[in-house]
Amino acid sequence: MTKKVLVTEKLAEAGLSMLRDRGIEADVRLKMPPEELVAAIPAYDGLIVRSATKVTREVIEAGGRLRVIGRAGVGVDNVDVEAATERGVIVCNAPTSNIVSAAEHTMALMLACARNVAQANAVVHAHEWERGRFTGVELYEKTLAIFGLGRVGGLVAERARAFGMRLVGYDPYCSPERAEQLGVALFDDVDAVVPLADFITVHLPKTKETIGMFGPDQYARMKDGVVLVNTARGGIFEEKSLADFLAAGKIGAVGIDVFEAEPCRESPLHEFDNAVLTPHLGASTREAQERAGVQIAEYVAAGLEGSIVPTALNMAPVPPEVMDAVGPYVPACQMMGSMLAQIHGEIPQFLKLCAGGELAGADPSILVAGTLKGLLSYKNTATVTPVNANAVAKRHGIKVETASAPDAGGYASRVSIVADGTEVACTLAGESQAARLVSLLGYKLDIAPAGQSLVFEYVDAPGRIGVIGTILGEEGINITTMQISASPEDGRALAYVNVEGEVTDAVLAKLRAGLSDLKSLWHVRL
Ligand SMILES: NC(=O)C1=CN([C@@H]2O[C@H](COP(=O)(O)OP(=O)(O)OC[C@H]3O[C@@H](n4cnc5c(N)ncnc54)[C@H](O)[C@@H]3O)[C@@H](O)[C@H]2O)C=CC1
Ligand SMILES: O=C(O)C(=O)COP(=O)(O)O
Repeated sequence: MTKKVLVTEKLAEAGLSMLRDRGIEADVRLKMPPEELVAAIPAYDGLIVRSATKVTREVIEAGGRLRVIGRAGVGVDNVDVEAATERGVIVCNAPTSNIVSAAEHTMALMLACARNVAQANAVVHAHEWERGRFTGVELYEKTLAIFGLGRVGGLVAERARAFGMRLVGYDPYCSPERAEQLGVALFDDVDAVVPLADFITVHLPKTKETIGMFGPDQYARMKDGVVLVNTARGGIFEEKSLADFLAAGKIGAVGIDVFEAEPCRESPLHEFDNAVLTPHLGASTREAQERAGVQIAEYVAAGLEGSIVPTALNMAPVPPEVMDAVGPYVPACQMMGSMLAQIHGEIPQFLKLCAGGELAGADPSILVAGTLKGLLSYKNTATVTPVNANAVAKRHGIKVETASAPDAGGYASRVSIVADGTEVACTLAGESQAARLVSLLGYKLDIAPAGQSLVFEYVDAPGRIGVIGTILGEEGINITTMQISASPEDGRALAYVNVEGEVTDAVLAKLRAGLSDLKSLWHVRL
């Protein structure tokens, strides 16, 4: 089935073309009210947003087919990542796409505040000429405090250094080496940095810790006439008290790109000439949007195709060397999981996966996820992706154990899985790396399972296969390939029969009645 992606905000044409070139349908529906999004999402496998779309739990839970949410930019505070993780939905972003633009916009706001650009512009547009009122200050040799020394904060530091500013900063997760490289004197206390700065800029994510990080206490400690800039997220500077301190003249000017509530049509900041306000334009450049669109299209397509999503935020990306080693086995593990669900019949309490031969020692996490997906999806018990595999296993009470073995039973590599004592193993063969079943319930085999198979376990004796062939022939069911494996110790045999045609309950009953000493018969659909 063609995969479908819903795009709810303006995305670069190059990103949309990339999705379509990969056979993915991309529907652009802008400015959807929340209830329309909830109603539309069940038809989509992917969702691409920017900052204006609220991807709530309700949206995610309504998205039964949803596998990937792509954020064409950095901040994912508008996405309920926890709800997505619980549902096995990958959340990814384009974390480097717009950072230069955000840093440049920061500098633009800082300079606009320092030199009264916005106010002077308004006066000249009003056909007036005033100069004295607009005498500003230089950035040169002023102290800039940077809160958040990540990607954008780092780029701002580089640019501010070029203006000859002194840099101080606060970021408990920034190493002293990085701070030194950026030329930033690092402090471990917000309140220690605040009084030092002529300019303060924040480049923090919106989290419980950062919202309201600056309020009346911090404003009161600042230098008189300080300039504050926020291109990160609204609310990091508490807006109402910020207006009070602007009104009192304690704060000299503010450059604000992001607001507590967006779109922002009412803010206490509106009344101040020395508040330079832009409508969340930090990422709004042609270059950033081109990058964000192309990158997120690439990552969302990768997620829908089952490949690595390097910027996934709720699952560890699989390193290329691990993917090269174990990735080709993922479909085989999914197939074995499904087979186990059908043969074992119940959700197992204990699952053991052993990676053998060339796979020994490689991280088997994605193989476990593939197995659980096959196992649990067969009965529609759960949607499993690598994002939520562990959580789902836990929820179903499945204890998972993994092991490695240098021996792969004569094959270059092999994965064997045991679910509550029911065993299956596969290897991959040929250039196409197609799965071959090499062991089932302890019987040695070497067969490529087809879409539909019949698996017989019986007491070995002449004529059994003849009976199977006759009954299937009478019922118009074609045997495409088959293999028999005998177990000399207990005199039993297993026949794995790939078939074409309609295997009804009546056919199964006829086979059961016709085969004396039949132990088990399973109809496996993959
Ligand atoms: N206005 C706009 O259009 C744009 C806004 N942004 C926003 O800018 C912000 C920063 O983006 P990036 O630099 O790319 O993120 P980043 O993740 O590279 O950097 C964030 C930094 O904040 C630090 N941090 C996290 N919690 C902290 C805390 N409680 N106290 C102090 N430091 C803390 C982290 O250690 C990290 O170094 C984000 O909120 C992002 O959404 C980014 C791009 C465009
Ligand atoms: O990337 C970010 O974090 C931004 O804030 C940019 O937002 P936008 O994509 O312009 O809605």
